[in-house]
Amino acid sequence: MKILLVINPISGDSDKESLIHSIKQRTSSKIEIFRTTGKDDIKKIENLIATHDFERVLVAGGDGTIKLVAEAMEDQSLPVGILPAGSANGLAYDLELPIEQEAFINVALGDKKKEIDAIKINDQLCLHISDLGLNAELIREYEQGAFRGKFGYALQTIPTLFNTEGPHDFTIHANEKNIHRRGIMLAIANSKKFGTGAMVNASGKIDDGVFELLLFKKLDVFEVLKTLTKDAQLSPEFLEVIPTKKASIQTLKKVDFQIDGEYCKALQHVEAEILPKKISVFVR
Ligand SMILES: Nc1ncnc2c1ncn2[C@@H]1O[C@H](COP(=O)(O)OP(=O)(O)OP(=O)(O)O)[C@@H](O)[C@H]1O
Repeated sequence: MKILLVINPISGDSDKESLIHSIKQRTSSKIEIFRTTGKDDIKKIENLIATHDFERVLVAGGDGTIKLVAEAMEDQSLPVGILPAGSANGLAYDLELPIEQEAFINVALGDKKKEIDAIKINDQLCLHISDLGLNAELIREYEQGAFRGKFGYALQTIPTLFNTEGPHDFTIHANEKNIHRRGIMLAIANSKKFGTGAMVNASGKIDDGVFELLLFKKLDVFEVLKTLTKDAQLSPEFLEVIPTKKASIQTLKKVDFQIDGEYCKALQHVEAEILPKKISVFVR
């Protein structure tokens, strides 16, 4: 049997060649390596999967790389071994994968699997968290900036906070109700935590057939600091949580939008629907 290893050469700041070397030392399976280029990767991975007999796919990158592999497997699903090698690795964090290289390779090459949900958002897949507003603004600035990795995000945070375009007006249709809300950000969450580790959706489960809409009403430094603690009880004045399987969101003006850390252009309308147990990932 063969393994497909998808590597994003530019993600994070880890040494991918030493990673490849370690993987080869730990398996006797034949490994086909695909290095992403940032252009037509989904189509190329889709073709590779259709023309080979792979037993699993390993992904070395961040959430954006896992997302594009998931999209390439819409017709033919293989179990995914995550090798956290991005700037933030939100999904790996949420699945409590080990952070040490040797340990996460063992998990990715192991047998224990878990089926996780995905969210279909407009015409894309979201495995981790998507949002409209402040965080998407930050990601837009980061992608245009000169520095990648955690330092790049840190560098963009202050100017983004000062120049933010919010608050925004959201009309949400979910659970057979229409509600109007004003906030700095509306997240669509499959996961409990942001890639930074911030716990914003403590009751969310990645395999329960439900996602959460998280409405952040205002910027509150004290509440933001609480998200860094383990069992953060966030004030309803700061965060409103709406669990649902399907939602339609309309904004008054165009709002910056991101899915799994990938900036998508600003828009006014989002349709989201849960896809229960969409992909299978190796866990410890
Ligand atoms: N060779 C490449 N050159 C430029 N961009 C690439 C390349 N390969 C993949 N990409 C882009 O990298 C993005 C995915 O990066 P990913 O989120 O996995 O890593 P990351 O380190 O978390 O990224 P970021 O630094 O943007 O947060 C996708 O937008 C993809 O198109």
